[in-house]
This record gives sequence, C-alpha cells and structure tokens, in this order.
Amino acid sequence: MNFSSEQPKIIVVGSSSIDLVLETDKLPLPNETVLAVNSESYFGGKGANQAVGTARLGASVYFIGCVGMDPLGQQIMRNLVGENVNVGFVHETDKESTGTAYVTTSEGNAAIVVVPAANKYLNKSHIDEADRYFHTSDLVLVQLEVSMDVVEYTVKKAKKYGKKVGLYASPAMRVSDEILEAVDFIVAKSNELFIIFGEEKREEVLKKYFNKVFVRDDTNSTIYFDGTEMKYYRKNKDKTVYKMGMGDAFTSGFAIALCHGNSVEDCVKFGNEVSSRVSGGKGSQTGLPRMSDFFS
Ligand SMILES: OC[C@H]1O[C@H](O)[C@H](O)[C@@H]1O
Repeated sequence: MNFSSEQPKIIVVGSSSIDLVLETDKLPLPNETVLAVNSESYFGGKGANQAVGTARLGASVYFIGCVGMDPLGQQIMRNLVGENVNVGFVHETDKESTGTAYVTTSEGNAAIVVVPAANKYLNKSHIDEADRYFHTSDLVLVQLEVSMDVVEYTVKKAKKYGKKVGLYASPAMRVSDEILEAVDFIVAKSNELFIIFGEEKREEVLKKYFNKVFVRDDTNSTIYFDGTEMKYYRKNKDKTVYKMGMGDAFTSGFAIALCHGNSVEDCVKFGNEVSSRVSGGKGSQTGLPRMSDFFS
C-alpha cells in the first residue's frame, strides 16, 4: 500500500446529525417495550462521519451539508472544525431543527432510525456555491441521507469536472442507472442490493459492476468481482463496542487509498482496516483512526 505525502482533496456532500444511542439488553421486537441500560449522544450522520473519517486520514476536506439554527447544529459545527473539516459550505436553515438519529444497540448490533430534518434542506444551489472547489478536488463522496436530487446533481457536477466519485448507497433506495454508471465506486450492504440495483442476485450485481461495487456485511467482510473472479476480504474487528458507522469508515478508508493511487485490492484492504477500528469506539466517529495509527 502506498500513501504519499500529498494531501488528497475531498468534498463530502451529505448529512450530519446527533445520534442518540440507547443501549439495551436486547433489540425490541415489534410492539415490545424494553428498558435502556444506558443512553448517550454522539456526533453522526453518514456525511459528517465520512468527512471526519477522511480528514483524520490526512485529507483536506470540505463538507457540504445543512444543520438547524439550534444548539445541536452549533455542536456539529464545532466538532467538524475540531476535526479539521472545512465548514465554509455547511448551511443553516431556520425551517427545521438539526438532524438526529435514534439508535438502539444491543450486543454490538444497531437498529437506526434517522430524522433528516435540516438535512432535507440541502439544495442544488448549495452545491453550486462550492463550484470552484469541485474544480480542484480529487474525489467527491455522497451517501443517501440528503435528497436524491442533490445526490444526482453532485455526481453530475463532479463528473463534469472529471473527478472521482464514491457513493455509499445507504440508507438503501433505488439509484438511477445513470448515477450507478457515473460513479467510480459504490459501497452497499449485502442485504440491500435489490433495493439499490433492482437486482437481487449478488453475483449479477458484482459482475455487472466489476471493480466498482463493494458489498459489505456486518462481519467486516467485503466482496467484489475483479473482472475474472470473486474477491473476498475479511478483517476481524479489532474489538467490537458498537457496529455503527462501519460503512462510513470503510468508504473513508477506500477513498483515501484510492486518492493515493492504490490498487482496488489495496483500497478494499485499507477500507476494511479503517472499518475494523471504528467498531472499537462508541458511536460512529470516536473510533475513526488517524494515519499515524497505521504507520508510525
Ligand atoms: O452510518 C452510521 C450513521 O447512520 C446514521 O445516519 C447515524 O447518524 C449514524 O451515525
């Protein structure tokens, strides 16, 4: 694996939120009431997680997102600034409060309900405001917690300027064939392929999008087709506290390795490494590693 001294320039377009994490002895079944044994809040949102993930790995990062005009929005801004993420394109709306996510976690498994709130107000003109940074960026990351219109607009702008684009297709929803074709890599969960691609058979999806679709499961395994054969890589999680934010961490690691010109195989291995670390910390951002954690 090669990581040069050059600093990758990354734009992340997406959500930010405060995650309220409820620890329970078991995940509640439908119509069941359970007691929480602990409750804590953390910084989250797939966009913000990837902004922090790539910044900790040495990238110069612009995050484009939207928060509410409220104390939670201010906390998110301060956190991003503290993580060396540029917040010049994080907008505030008075129409909704800051996004939140309600997470129930038990034995490492997490069930998440996201309230997009202010994240819904991210719009195309916000993306246009950052136009000149699209020119100079190396790579753009998107996920699916802001409107599909904004995601599509972002992808098209990035491709117009010849930039690499990574899509973490979560929360799963149908993505147009045009966008699936346009992006350079797609991270998806194994049980959600039909929703995203309209095709259930994993082999079919992987073969159609070889070296491009990376399917993950919660054992921190990644599978893809390299044009000749199926490739499977697994990195045992260093220590599992919460299985939260692993897809974001994988995407961050993959993106950084790609910016440094590594092979697809090495990008996957590094993504798995980064993902294995995040599950060792509470919440989606605490355990995100720095480059010095790998090479000191
Ligand atoms: O991917 C993990 C994230 O999903 C939800 O968006 C939560 O905010 C959490 O931080």
